[in-house]
Amino acid sequence: MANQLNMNGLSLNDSQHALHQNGFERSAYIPPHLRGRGAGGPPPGPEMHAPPPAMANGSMNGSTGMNGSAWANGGGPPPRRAGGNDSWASAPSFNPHGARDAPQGGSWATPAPYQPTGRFDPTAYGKPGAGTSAAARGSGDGQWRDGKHIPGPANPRLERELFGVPNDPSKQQTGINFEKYDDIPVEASGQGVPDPITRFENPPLDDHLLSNIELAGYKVPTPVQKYSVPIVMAGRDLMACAQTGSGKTGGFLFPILSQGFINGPSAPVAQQGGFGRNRKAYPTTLILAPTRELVSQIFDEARKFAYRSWIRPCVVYGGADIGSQLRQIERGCDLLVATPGRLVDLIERGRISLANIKYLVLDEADRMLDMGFEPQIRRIVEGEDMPPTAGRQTLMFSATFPRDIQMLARDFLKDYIFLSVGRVGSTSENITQKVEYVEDIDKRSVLLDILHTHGAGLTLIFVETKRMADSLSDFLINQGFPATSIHGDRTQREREKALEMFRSGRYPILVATAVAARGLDIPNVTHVVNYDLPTDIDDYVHRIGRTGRAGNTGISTAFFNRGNRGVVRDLIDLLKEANQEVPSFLESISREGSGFGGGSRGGGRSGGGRGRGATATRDVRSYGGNRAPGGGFGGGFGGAPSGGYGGGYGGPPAGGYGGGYSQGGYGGGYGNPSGPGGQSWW
Ligand SMILES: Nc1ncnc2c1ncn2[C@@H]1O[C@H](COP(=O)(O)OP(=O)(O)OP(=O)(O)O)[C@@H](O)[C@H]1O
Repeated sequence: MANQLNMNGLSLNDSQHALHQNGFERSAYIPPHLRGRGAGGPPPGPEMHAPPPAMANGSMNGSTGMNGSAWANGGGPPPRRAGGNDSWASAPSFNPHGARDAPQGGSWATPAPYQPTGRFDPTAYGKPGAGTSAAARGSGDGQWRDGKHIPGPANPRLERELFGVPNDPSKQQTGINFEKYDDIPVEASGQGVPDPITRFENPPLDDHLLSNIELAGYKVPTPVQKYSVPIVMAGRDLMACAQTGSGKTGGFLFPILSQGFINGPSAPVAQQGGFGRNRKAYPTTLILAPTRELVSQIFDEARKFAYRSWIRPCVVYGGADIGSQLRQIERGCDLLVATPGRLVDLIERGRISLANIKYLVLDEADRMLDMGFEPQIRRIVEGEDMPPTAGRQTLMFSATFPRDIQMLARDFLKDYIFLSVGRVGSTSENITQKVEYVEDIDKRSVLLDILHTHGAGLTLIFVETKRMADSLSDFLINQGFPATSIHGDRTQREREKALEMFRSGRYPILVATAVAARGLDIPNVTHVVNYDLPTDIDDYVHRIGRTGRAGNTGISTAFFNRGNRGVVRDLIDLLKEANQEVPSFLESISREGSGFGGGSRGGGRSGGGRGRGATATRDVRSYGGNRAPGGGFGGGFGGAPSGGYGGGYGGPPAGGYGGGYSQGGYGGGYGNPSGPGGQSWW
């Protein structure tokens, strides 16, 4: 489809939709309401050779067709590992939940090398039944037996717990603007981008997954899902950026689970040790996310879509009893959702091996870097026994992708497709954004006014520090408001309790630090208040994204004063882009001078080079700027170490980023400089 549109010479923005920049093809989706407004530019270039998905018996790529199967290698034999004894074909009975009866030696499924023909064969996802033939126990009581997926029996109690009842207020219902997601321009760059799907259907998706999607009440895929499903099922790596609340979790879970249901468990790799009970787990999928709350949420989603299947999801995170997590893993662990710190701990204890990983997902990867997790992530991905990039599929998802994360992608991903739904880092138009000028001293009373007038629904209030979270929630409670708080100094139990109380509406006001900014999907959050604005616009994007999810509408109010000058330009840009009102005081403050003082914490992030200027608005590979060491992406986005805004944003789109990006890190005074083990301010 994208191709056909291009052939009509339509373009929203020539620079964004130019094909073959630096050898990259771009597939540009143009929303229906914008079609026909030809920009008059030249036709954007050669066709992309992507046949429609309904290709019968098509071979994607002849003998080297893309075999997207990673759960099992449905195609030819995988490469032998050095010193390995067993080949794929000779793998004896396989238990996907661990090492118990595993063979010595062995091999892992490696997708056939990608050939950039651009052809997409929906029949090449893998051969149903190609997985190993042994029976396998599964979480949802399903089994993989004799090359077939045998779903377990329905469990009405579990079904209610996972999927809720019709119109269940504890589950996110789609809102009136759900269809409007289709109006958001989509851009997919990289080589051989497969055509998007338009419906949840078989092919390409597996019937069992479809039945779980139906139970979840999803009718049509969101744009990120439309694209990510065929991309991932074709065996490709992916960096996907889509607005908050637009279904990124399904974007990675659907294709991964579907492949698993179609292909069954993959062969195990060599197991260490030999005698006695091997209690090490060998998950096939690893999903890393920054916070405990987020991994729990992803785990719940995985349980939903893996319901009754052979795939058993598990979750591990710090701050919770490790014993129960270990017992959970021992019962079988095919899909593991983890925070990086706890995962390293379990690897060190010898309880998890990554040797069998076929899918690696980094959700909110930019936040994980902010939190100082890069050493742990690099260790997990590069320093343990995880297959190299060629032996696994790697997916990164976020609503924002600062440039340093795209740099990390160079190390972790291979020949990946960069997908952006809307501009990278943009906000959903489902959120009505208000900015009010409020001096610090007046914030409490303005907040009370807002809370008195705010109607039904949950209100999430963001502050910058843990101390402020406590003092503001105490203040609200003293004023008679049912408030609670969540921040990094509260115990895991307290955090979970606070979220539960908020979610259930018993305490409809939650005062939070940035710990709650990312990913949390809580139905009926109708208002987000940025009592303290963050110093980085990406954080603002994620915070307000706790409302206006799944096509619902929401309101965001930000308290702004001169202490927030550091984000004024980014904020104005963001508001304009999302068709929001820009108050005149913002414009005048932005004109007051360009040497912004940064934010409230010693210059905040602007000093470290991760302000808006560091947010790549699209695939950095397609910029003209070179990526050679010492060259790179500067153009002035870094800013002076003292916290100034630097010389402005990036370089001209066509000209690349010029020189000047220092490798001087991304944090500045932001985040958790001492690493995840140290003290964080949130
Ligand atoms: N195809 C769909 N149809 C209906 N609802 C959907 C669909 N896909 C996802 N949702 C719902 O939309 C909500 C938001 O999805 P999700 O949490 O995956 O968003 P996200 O893009 O990851 O957001 P964030 O950037 O904040 O992490 C969830 O409640 C999810 O159940």
